[in-house]
Amino acid sequence: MEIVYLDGQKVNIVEPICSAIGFFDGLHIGHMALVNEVKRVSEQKGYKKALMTFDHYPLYVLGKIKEEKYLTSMNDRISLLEKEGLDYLFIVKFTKEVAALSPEDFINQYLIDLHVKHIVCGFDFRFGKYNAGNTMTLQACQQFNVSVIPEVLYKGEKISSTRIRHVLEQGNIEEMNELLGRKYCVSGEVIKGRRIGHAIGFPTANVDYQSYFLPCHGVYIVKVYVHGQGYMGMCNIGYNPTFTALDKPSLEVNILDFDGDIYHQYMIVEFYCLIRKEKPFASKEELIAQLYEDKQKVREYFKPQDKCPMV
Ligand SMILES: Cc1cc2nc3c(=O)[nH]c(=O)nc-3n(C[C@H](O)[C@H](O)[C@H](O)COP(=O)(O)O)c2cc1C
Ligand SMILES: Nc1ncnc2c1ncn2[C@@H]1O[C@H](COP(=O)(O)OP(=O)(O)O)[C@@H](O)[C@H]1O
Repeated sequence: MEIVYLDGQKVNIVEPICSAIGFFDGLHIGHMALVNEVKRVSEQKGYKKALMTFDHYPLYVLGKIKEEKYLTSMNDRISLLEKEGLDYLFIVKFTKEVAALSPEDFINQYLIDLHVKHIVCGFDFRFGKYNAGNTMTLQACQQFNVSVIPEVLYKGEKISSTRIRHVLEQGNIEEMNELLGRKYCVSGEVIKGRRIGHAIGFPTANVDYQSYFLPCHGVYIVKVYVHGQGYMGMCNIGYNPTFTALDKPSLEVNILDFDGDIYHQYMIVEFYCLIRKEKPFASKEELIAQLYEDKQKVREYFKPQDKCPMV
């Protein structure tokens, strides 16, 4: 998959393209319906398969929200889309100038100039200054065809990034994983902490989670991947209130059956289930006793189940 940053410069692509367009934070099963339509149309018409996304939230660029928090980092989006076999990922450098483009100017500069012959978008897609462009604006263009994907439902309700954030705030990882159609992950570099982990016999790899929107504070059963090797782990997200509380929550994993130095390595944390809330313990001995119990839960979770006898 070729990654093409669109920053207003001319791009020299001459092949006809079918592209999905949207922000695609989370790449949930609703988003995947758009990706599947891109594949279907491209195979039928012989177009190149593409997806167009943006490097920043429009509301952040316009100063209407102070912090950027994403369900998926750009790296996550790139690697997930790579697996889908797309030919191009267009990343629009979203600036105040791009936000100020009229829907017609956006179409001319970003779609027609790229030889997009078919656009795939969600039923509620809006774009251009004042969000004035919608699916009908796209459908009115002669230069390309448009597939509008209806809302994808889960348990009778529309799947959206907002709903997914709410599910994460509840720590409902099982539902999160169903909405994503894959395991929910956070990844980043392993950074230094306060070295308390080693001192209490439970070293923890602290992840630099940057702009991720995190699940609620608590203890989770996870798997981690370092250099492609997977391990069971227990993850804590929170302020470590048993000690002097941190001023920013940490995301840290005690990796089972592992002993090695992984500072500055890239680690993927794959979430399975919340086991309890983080809490202050009266002593470090009480915390340690709880950590042994948490570890046991992780082992039980991943223990191969006895096969059910055939009935
Ligand atoms: C599975 C797990 C559960 C944890 N639960 C709690 C908790 O309930 N309360 C708490 O104060 N700290 C909890 N911690 C955090 C420890 O206090 C923390 O790992 C320790 O301070 C090490 O931090 P360091 O990486 O900065 O050395 C937990 C850590 C792990 C790995
Ligand atoms: N089983 C393990 N789980 C997590 N990290 C481990 C483990 N064994 C060794 N380490 C290493 O130890 C570091 C964590 O030790 P810790 O004392 O908690 O230090 P810090 O406070 O800097 O995170 C990790 O970043 C990793 O490099």
